[in-house]
Amino acid sequence: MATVTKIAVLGGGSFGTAIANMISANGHDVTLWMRDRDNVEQCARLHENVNYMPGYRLDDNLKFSSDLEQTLQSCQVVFFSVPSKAFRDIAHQAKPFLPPGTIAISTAKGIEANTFKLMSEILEEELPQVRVGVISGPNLAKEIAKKAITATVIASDDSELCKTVQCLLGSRYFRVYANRDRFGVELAGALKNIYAIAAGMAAAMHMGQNTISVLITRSLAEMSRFAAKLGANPMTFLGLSGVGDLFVTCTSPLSRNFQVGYALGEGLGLEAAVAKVGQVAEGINTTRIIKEEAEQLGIYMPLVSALYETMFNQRPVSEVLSSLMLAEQSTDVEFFAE
Ligand SMILES: NC(=O)C1=CN([C@@H]2O[C@H](COP(=O)(O)OP(=O)(O)OC[C@H]3O[C@@H](n4cnc5c(N)ncnc54)[C@H](O)[C@@H]3O)[C@@H](O)[C@H]2O)C=CC1
Ligand SMILES: O=C(CO)COP(=O)(O)O
Repeated sequence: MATVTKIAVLGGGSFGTAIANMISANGHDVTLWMRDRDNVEQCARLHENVNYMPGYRLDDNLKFSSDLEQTLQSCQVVFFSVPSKAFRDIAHQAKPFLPPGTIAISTAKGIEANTFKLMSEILEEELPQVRVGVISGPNLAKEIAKKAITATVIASDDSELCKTVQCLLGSRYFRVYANRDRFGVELAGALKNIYAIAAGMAAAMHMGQNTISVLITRSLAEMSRFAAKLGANPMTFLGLSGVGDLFVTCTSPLSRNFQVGYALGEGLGLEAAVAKVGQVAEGINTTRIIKEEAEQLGIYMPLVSALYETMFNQRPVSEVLSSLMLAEQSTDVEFFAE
């Protein structure tokens, strides 16, 4: 394992706070960087991130900063925990301060609009000097804060990087599995957010467990089909970062994507639903991006199309559901093809 004496976590939202705190509690020197100076001052004074993780007592040794250069100075490992919209900009800003060989890990579950790049691909483009990995899995930040037994996946073909991240994050309640299918792990993390919005809508409309079950199962088939066509290992989708994360995000009211879907299901418009949740819900943009990509590539994604119609074209849910249920069915039994 690489010798690690200093770590940075960029992004002071729910997940960045949880990651930084776990690493600090494991005895490492960690700085949590956030852009807002007032937040830094408040976190340092209260040892609590009141805006994103109220009630979560942060480790006494965790440091906070809004100075990117100072935060990154002499760091061997950097976690990028900002939403996908801000990701390239932050990676670009970090570039001058990261020497060759620095380990850079993305925790963001989104896709860049217009380029269809995953966050690790953005890291490779913006920071060609670093070693890249991705963390993804069923990791609700608020449950991590409660020390609920949790597992995640570190995805990279760099075994030493995986070992380093396992050592930094692993604990009695947090286990880190390694996977070489970085593309599949990362794509799964972005895709499942789409279906969590649909699951939130179904929950708000009291649709019952048969419906939730069919939604989760067909979502898994749809996302695996899409990812396999793009080169991911379909087996990845049977693991923590696939069905594991899909399940948690489609069933937990703690998920912000689920919450946006729930608000939509209660009858709010998209803008009002997003405002009500007040934190990032990556699935909204991802729905738009995947719909476009699937159409270009000719990949059958009926659930994505249905959600797109209700979210962006205000098509009534009842109409969309009828078209889904009454669509012509194939009698061929093919992998992922039902
Ligand atoms: N919260 C969770 O349970 C998990 C979230 N994730 C992923 O981690 C990423 C971050 O999510 P959260 O921390 O939950 O989001 P959040 O909404 O809780 O916080 C986002 C943070 O990013 C900061 N930010 C936004 N734009 C910025 C910019 N331009 N420059 C600097 N900082 C900026 C915000 O100020 C805020 O501190 C997302 O892609 C999400 O999908 C992954 C696993 C679990
Ligand atoms: O990715 C997550 C859990 O693994 C968090 O989901 P949300 O972004 O929907 O809150």
